[in-house]
Amino acid sequence: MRLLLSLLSPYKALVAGTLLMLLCDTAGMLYVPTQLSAIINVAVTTHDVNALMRHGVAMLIAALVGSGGYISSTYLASQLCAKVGRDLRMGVYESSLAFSGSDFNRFGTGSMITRTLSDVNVIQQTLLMTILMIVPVPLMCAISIILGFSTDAVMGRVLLVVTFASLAISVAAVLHSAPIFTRLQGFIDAMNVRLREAMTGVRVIRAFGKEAHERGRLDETFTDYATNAISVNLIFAVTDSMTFFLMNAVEALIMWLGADRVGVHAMQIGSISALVEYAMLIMSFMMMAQFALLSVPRALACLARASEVLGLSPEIRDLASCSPADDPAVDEVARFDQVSLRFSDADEDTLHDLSFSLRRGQVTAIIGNTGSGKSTIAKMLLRFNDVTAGSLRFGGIDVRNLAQADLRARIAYVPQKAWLFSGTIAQNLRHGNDEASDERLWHALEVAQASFVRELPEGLGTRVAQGGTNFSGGQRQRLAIARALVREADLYVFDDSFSALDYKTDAALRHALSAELSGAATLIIAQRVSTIHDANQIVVLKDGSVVGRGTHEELMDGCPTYRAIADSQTRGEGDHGGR
Ligand SMILES: Nc1ncnc2c1ncn2[C@@H]1O[C@H](COP(=O)(O)OP(=O)(O)OP(=O)(O)O)[C@@H](O)[C@H]1O
Repeated sequence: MRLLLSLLSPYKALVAGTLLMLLCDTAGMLYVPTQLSAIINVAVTTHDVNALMRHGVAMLIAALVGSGGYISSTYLASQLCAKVGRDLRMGVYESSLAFSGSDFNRFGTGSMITRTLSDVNVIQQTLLMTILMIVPVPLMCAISIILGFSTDAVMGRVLLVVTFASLAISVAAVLHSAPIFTRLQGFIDAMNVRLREAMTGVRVIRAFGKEAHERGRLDETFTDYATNAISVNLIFAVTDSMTFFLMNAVEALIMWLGADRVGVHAMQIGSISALVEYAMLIMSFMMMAQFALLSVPRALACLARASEVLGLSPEIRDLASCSPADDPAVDEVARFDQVSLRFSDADEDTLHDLSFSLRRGQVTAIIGNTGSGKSTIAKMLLRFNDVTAGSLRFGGIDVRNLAQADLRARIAYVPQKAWLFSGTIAQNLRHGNDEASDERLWHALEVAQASFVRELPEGLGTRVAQGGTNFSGGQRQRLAIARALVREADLYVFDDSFSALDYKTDAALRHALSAELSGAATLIIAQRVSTIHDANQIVVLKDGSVVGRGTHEELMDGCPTYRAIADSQTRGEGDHGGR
């Protein structure tokens, strides 16, 4: 509720306007039957045309005020809820941007999508229904009962009983269906996860002939959702029938009792129509409120889920806002000093006691067995994960004292999985630098050996599908490299970025890079010895520890792990006919 109040607080004027219009709507709606009963009473008793006209005009004004109030309150409430929904959606999305990998894993991608889209929609819709269907109910019931008592005490008591009976039906329905609604939101999460998995892994599913198995898994999830949704609908159907039965029974009761009360001159005949109308309004409003109330527990569950995301303190935070030293004369761009790292969800360290520097004008390479922690080193440089022990300095300052945005602005990163965004090639390349001219983009493409773009009919304007799936693995890698080169950085990190390239392109690319990046530090993470052969410094990792450091020749002499990797690759190439 605190979250909801904080979301509403910027829109106090809109809230006040909506409530005022709701008041006009309710007052207008109740004044119409009051005037109608007066018209009938006047017509039956006095035939006073002036009085009839007066009541007719009053009825018209009440109808106009009520309709105006209804239209305005609906419009203002829709605006209010759309704004609250937008703010919440942005809040959840922006919080997720600050998450580390482990933070994100806590919720999972499927759940994060549900929380950002479906959950917020449920909150937005329920807020709208609450304002329009629940807020006016107490006022509507109170005024109807007062009007009932002012007409006749017996009829006033009838309206009181009608109110409590409708309330009892609503409370019973809400209590029965609320837990099911909360469960339904969890099922949406599960459907989202399974569907995403099935769609992204569709080729694997087909290749292994697992369509039936996958269909079975999806069917199970959909059936769970459907079974629960049917239970809720059953409760709705029963409550609706009970309320409709009550409406008809109450109408008959008021007619019957009313005739009696008119007979004993306790009230006038026209008042019967007003009382029937009050009772119908009470019950139809209760029915609408009950419909809206059913969504409240689900919306509260969604609010709690949004609060979890908003309230999570990210593992990686900006504690201080020093800027990295901006001195190109300083040789050492980054320095690992006895660095160890343990992921928050792991039982032991992934990296142990690493010490080495990345220097301007030098190429440092990291090689090692799979899972040895090579990519984790790159992620630490970008502060996707922070050190657990030791220190990692960038521009002479511990990265934990640097603002993440400042640090990342100084690094150009090519991730292991060359992810491209939907849009055009130019838009993708400008992720590296918004201001880059077309000449700079072409130059970066040339260095990245991505001259195939020149042969595309639309050149830089060529469309890129989501994830870059309309390009081959090697083309994607070269576009991702060009994107990094568009940025002017102190450190260029290539995480296994040459693996999809043939040996000739790999060699040409490294040659072009050495001229292009001579003023910056370069870190190349690779599996192939041929890719890092010429590096100024090669760091050999084994199970998270540095087991060798030096040039290719030095390591071939003094590092058995490196020699074993090199030998296995030379043998492998020999077996396959050499390079
Ligand atoms: N978020 C995480 N939580 C827990 N463990 C993780 C996480 N990310 C990576 N790891 C583990 O850390 C280890 C090192 O992973 P990393 O991706 O750095 O290896 P790598 O040397 O780059 O491997 P590859 O050559 O296969 O890409 C692996 O055992 C991996 O399972």
